[in-house]
Amino acid sequence: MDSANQSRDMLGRRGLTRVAEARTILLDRLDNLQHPTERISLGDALDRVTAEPIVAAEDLPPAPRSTMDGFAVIAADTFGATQSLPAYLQITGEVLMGTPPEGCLERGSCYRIPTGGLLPDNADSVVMLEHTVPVDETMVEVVKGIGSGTNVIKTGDDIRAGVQALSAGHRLRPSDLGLLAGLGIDKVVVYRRPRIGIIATGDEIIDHRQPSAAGKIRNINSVTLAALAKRCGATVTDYGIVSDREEIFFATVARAVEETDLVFFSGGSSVGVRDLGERTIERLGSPGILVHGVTLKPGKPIIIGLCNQTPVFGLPGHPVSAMVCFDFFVRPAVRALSGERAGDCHPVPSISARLMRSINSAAGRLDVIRVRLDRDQGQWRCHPILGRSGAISTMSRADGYFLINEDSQGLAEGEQVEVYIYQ
Ligand SMILES: Nc1nc2c(c(=O)[nH]1)N[C@H]1C(S)=C(S)[C@@H](COP(=O)(O)OP(=O)(O)OC[C@H]3O[C@@H](n4cnc5c(N)ncnc54)[C@H](O)[C@@H]3O)O[C@H]1N2
Ligand code: MOO
Repeated sequence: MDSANQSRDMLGRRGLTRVAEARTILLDRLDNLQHPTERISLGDALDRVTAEPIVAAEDLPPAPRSTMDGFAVIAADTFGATQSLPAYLQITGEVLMGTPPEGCLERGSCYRIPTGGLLPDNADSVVMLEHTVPVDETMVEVVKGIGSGTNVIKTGDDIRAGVQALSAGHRLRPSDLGLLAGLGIDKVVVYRRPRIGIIATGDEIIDHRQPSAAGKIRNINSVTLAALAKRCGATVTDYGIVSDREEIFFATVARAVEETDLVFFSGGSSVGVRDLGERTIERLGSPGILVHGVTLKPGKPIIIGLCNQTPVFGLPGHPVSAMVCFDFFVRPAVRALSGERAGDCHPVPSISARLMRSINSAAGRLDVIRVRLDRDQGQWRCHPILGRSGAISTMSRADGYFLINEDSQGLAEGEQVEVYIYQ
């Protein structure tokens, strides 16, 4: 099915789809999928995505507290106080941590209070210890006048009861877990982690624990791609290295589609075995192939398909190309399957850096240029790492990458580029 409206040439080959368009075609299809949810404890909730809004059931803090060590006072008793004309206050009580203060503050008196202590009734502010001089056990001089509310966090100042603390579709960060803990919430309803099935193909591929042998190369892709998938919160099932004999390959991809939420195989996406990858996706269910071939380098021969609600990707065999395709297409799809709101996706951190050598690019393709970063006189500099898309060490050496757009023919030494950082 030519659902991506990709035209074919006289030999039946499809044209390349621009990267942004390919991503839109994919993500539009994933927009309305239903995601299963589960209820889990805060301790397990880091990086999970909320499936419903969370509303504060109580004020935080639930009562006014001091933000300084000092004396709880009625601010009006300190008005106009200075070093030369201090206010004298009677110490009539002490606030102890963890217990509500006893009694209530009278005009002209104060309570000792620690940072975090609950304000006694009638007190409206706290004088820092540093702005007082002890007279004796029962009296203190206040040498600086303060306004009402000084050094106090009021009831609900942090968050008020009834206010939405977190929206649905939000990936929970450490700070969010802290907010929920502060509100006394332990159980959260989150989307289930997407399950990803990974398949490697190619007669030359052997397990990385095998000794080297003539004509064989070790399976790099399943390891790097599984790690990338785990980084975006998925659970991974490795279906191993599968023969590209059609019935064996088809049966394995079919099982992965049955058992997981997103499947990718690497290798076999280019001309050599292209038909096998294409045929497999088409046989597995509708709508089948969405895109085959994008204006991306490396990563051009990617196949993007959808088989009865399950995205299936044929990633290029070259390890760098497979990783780049993961960044551009698989990760956004995993995020969509995680239930994360599109606008809420964590942007890849990036920095501006000075390009240290000119790079040419063919118009019509989006080039992903790996770089090493260093600093010179407080400025970031980036050094392109040249190497083939089969060389995994180029990725391992890279701190990040920058892009040369489809409409550009290259960038000159000295230009500023935006470098996206590899984690
Ligand atoms: N005539 C053409 N040849 C190729 C084209 C083209 O347009 N015309 N495209 C090239 C590009 S670009 C890429 S990328 C590759 C994509 O190849 P495939 O996706 O079909 O993958 P293979 O041919 O099976 O493998 C390519 C390369 O990667 C190695 N490989 C495969 N799987 C793994 C793995 N799991 N771990 C490590 N390395 C792996 C494989 O041994 C090959 O060396 O095609 C170009 N050719
Ligand atoms: O696009 Mo291939 O993916 O350059 O190496």
